[in-house]
Amino acid sequence: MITMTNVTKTYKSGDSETYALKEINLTIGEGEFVVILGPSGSGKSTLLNVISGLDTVTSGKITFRDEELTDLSEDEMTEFRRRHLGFIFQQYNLLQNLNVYENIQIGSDIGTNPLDIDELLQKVGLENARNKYPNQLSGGEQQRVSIVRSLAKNPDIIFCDEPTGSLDEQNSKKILQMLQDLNVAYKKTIIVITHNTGIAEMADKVIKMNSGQITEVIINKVKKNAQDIVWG
Ligand SMILES: Nc1ncnc2c1ncn2[C@@H]1O[C@H](COP(=O)(O)OP(=O)(O)OP(=O)(O)O)[C@@H](O)[C@H]1O
Repeated sequence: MITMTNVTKTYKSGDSETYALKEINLTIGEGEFVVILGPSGSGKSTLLNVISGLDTVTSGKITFRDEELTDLSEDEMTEFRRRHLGFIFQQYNLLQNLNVYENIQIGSDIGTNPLDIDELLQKVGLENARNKYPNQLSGGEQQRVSIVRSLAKNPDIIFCDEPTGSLDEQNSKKILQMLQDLNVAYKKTIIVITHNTGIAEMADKVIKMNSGQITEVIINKVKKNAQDIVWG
């Protein structure tokens, strides 16, 4: 689904040059649950940013299905993001003056083939929160709403950058369970960036990064259920 070929991204400041990504070669398959692990500064966010076109590559090629993303103009890339990608961040970014349904509607409105919001709310056990405002919900519930918001427009890939970074173990596992269920039920490709090695046990594929390079790719023959992973 996504192929990266010799992708390098450098940042220049004065005379020095930082390699945020160095000669990355990677494939991500349709419907895969992928976890990207690595210490701070290893290039995880840069990887997400270049795949989603939020940042350009210095050299190399990225393709999505048969389309070469690194050839697209900025406008075409915005359209690509709108049609194909969903994002979930550590911060929930919900609009405080809109209720749960309305927040999710913002997500579904930008999709060309959106999913039914009430059906999604039911699926994730949030049907009773439909008319509540974000400040009436716990952090875990707000993150579940933000996941539904990103899913509602029916993207092919959901990028999650430290989705459980603000939550305790119990709530984190609920969020991860939800991502795992969506991966199975809707066959969405899910890419999770994290520092948490436990989350890697849930993945089909684990990509370890260090200093802008992929140091190891692990294919899990057996995946753990979110509730059973070792936290930490
Ligand atoms: N806009 C930028 N300008 C200059 N250097 C940058 C920029 N963005 C990232 N870098 C550098 O590129 C390298 C990779 O950064 P990146 O943010 O991708 O790491 P990360 O693994 O996501 O880290 P974290 O887990 O802390 O978010 C780092 O050395 C960082 O300082």
